[in-house]
Amino acid sequence: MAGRRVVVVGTGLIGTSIALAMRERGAEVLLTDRDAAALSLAVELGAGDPLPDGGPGGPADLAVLAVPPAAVAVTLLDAQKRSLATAYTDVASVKALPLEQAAELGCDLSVFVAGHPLAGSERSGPSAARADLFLGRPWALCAPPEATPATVEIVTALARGCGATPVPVAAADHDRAVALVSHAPHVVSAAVAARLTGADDVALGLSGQGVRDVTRIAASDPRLWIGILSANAAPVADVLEAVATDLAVAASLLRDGSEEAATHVADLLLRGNAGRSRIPGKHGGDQSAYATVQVVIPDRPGELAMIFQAAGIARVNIEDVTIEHSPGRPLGVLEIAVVPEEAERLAAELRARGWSVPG
Ligand SMILES: NC(=O)C1=CN([C@@H]2O[C@H](COP(=O)(O)OP(=O)(O)OC[C@H]3O[C@@H](n4cnc5c(N)ncnc54)[C@H](O)[C@@H]3O)[C@@H](O)[C@H]2O)C=CC1
Ligand SMILES: O=C(O)C(=O)Cc1ccc(O)cc1
Repeated sequence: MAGRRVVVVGTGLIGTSIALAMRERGAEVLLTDRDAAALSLAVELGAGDPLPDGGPGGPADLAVLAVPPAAVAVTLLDAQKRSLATAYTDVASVKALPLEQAAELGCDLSVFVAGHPLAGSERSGPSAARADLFLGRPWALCAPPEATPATVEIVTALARGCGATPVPVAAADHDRAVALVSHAPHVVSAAVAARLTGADDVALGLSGQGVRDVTRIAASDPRLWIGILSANAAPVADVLEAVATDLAVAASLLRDGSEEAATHVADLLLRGNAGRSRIPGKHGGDQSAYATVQVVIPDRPGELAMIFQAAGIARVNIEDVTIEHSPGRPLGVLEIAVVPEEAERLAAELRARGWSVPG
């Protein structure tokens, strides 16, 4: 995207992250947001310059509409009336309804390819933006039948320029897929977190990593999420009903208390293991294809850097890392995912340098 001019409408988390990534790739970026504070923070963060009131002074190469799903169609119509760009895309988490609304409003869909980067955060606004947010992540692209090849090309270049992998998909298929992997999990996370509103200090004090993992996305902006869920209501409801059935059966089996009932609960846990192992890891690969090397690490400055350096010396490529903290103790467990052939070499190198590598 070097040398291209890009307008970003909506300088929140996603718009500002895209703008930062485009700036790094040498694009000229013009920003606009109806919230003056969000716009000025994005400008201050180096995401681009404010779009002049009179427009970009000739259509830009691409306008990215990074606004909530319900605002996509009207924002597209307005942008096209102002001739902001020669091609347009959005980033909304739902695809079919905004496309339908844009067609009803009479938008020119030959220059629009709908998009959705599958990366984000529970935080909103430009302050949470990062240029590397989309690295290695999928970016769904839903081209309406009338979209021109040039429009598909520039929107694909945007996704690639942000370091993401473009995934062409039909809007309805996209919406069913994200109901399963994003939208329903969001509601389940909120339902678990909602139980904590009545929790006493003893329960809260015993919170571990599990409840933090399950409820992380429950910290998201409810205004954004009610818009996402309502725009994808039927597919999300289908998944939630299936989850609710599993939960109701598990509750009744636990009340039953018999050994046989416990084996049925175990079936759900095993299905959970099987489902979780199907989530692709880094670069879309099979997560279970990696071996994990566990290292006990003292909580002190420079420790991680030294471990990573030791892996480099052993010529081991780190595929992924997670850190489990021991609450109240100055220790943690670093889990390093590597290809299985390299696990023993890494473990030996770390042990030789004095780290505790169990197993
Ligand atoms: N939050 C996330 O993790 C992800 C969000 N998305 C999608 O990205 C879009 C933006 O979400 P975020 O950046 O998270 O939200 P955000 O709340 O951080 O930013 C949205 C921005 O759009 C502005 N805005 C709203 N209506 C506008 C309008 N009509 N004209 C100009 N600006 C307008 C708001 O003032 C705000 O600054 C949504 O469609 C969302 O579904 C996609 C992937 C991940
Ligand atoms: O925070 C996370 O892990 C997310 O999954 C963020 C997210 C939110 C909305 C999307 O449409 C896509 C990604």
